[in-house]
Amino acid sequence: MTAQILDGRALATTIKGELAERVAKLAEAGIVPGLGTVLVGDDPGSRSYVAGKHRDCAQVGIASIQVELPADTGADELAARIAELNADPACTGYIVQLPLPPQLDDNWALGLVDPDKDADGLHPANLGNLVLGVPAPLPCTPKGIVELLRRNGIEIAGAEVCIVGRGTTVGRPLGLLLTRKSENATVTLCHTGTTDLAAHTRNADIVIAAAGRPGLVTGDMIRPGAVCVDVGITRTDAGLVGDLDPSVREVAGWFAPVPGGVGPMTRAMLLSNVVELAERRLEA
Ligand SMILES: Nc1nc(=O)c2c([nH]1)NC[C@@H]1CN(c3ccc(C(=O)N[C@@H](CCC(=O)O)C(=O)O)cc3)C=[N+]21
Repeated sequence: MTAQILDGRALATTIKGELAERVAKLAEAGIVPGLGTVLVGDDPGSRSYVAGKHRDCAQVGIASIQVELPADTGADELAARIAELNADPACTGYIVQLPLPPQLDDNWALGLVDPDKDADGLHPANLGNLVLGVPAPLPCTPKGIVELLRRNGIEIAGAEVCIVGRGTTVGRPLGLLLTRKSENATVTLCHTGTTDLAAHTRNADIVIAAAGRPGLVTGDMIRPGAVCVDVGITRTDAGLVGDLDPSVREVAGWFAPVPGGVGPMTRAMLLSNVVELAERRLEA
């Protein structure tokens, strides 16, 4: 068997078309959504992600506000720039690109973002809202994964889902999302301390690998026909490598690849969060 592809690029294009219509409606009411990005330092990977986000914005009709700071930026300077975005009426939502350089603490910076402008859904209050079941911006990658499964007709309710990875941006919030009543999956959250990873992945209808370890999950660890979603992205000389070994494709029923799977969906969900935050102004 060769897996059917979960095409995140194609779906992201469809979703961007839907968002462009919602942005046009907002424009009729005099509201132009604006996405801000804060990039500290000049990591080439981060720089290219941020550039991609602004290209997406242009396609959908969202305004861009780009803040770029040198790698040696101190805490006071970063806090001041974040306060400016919190106060800027043109900025509907924004993100602080992670990871920050070592002198700046990621969690400290996330806590400074106005929770009502939190396009990443990573402010502690919004992660708390996710635990409580209170509507709030959702973390982009978990939201994108659920959307990728849903819109390809994959049954989530009742599924046994094995998540590999407990990070704050993907694994942990994804577990919270999938176990809500509205998703109703049963989740096993595995990590580097899991004793017998293969026993858990083999038992799953859906395996989602987000550990950032190239080739961690191999075909012999997958139940034939299972849905396999790759989230890990590691840059090598040979290009981008995911957490799912190529042998998984021979066993899986569905396969979300790196690149072209979850990455483009993450970007689309960032836009979706910004549009949702702008629509709140319409209702207010
Ligand atoms: N505050 C914050 N929010 C984030 O959402 C965030 C972040 N920091 N820091 C870094 C990670 C990583 N991330 C990606 C988004 C899209 C692709 C993506 O579109 N990838 C393409 C390939 C792009 C390429 O070739 O590099 C794909 O998978 O097809 C990848 C990675 C968002 N992140």
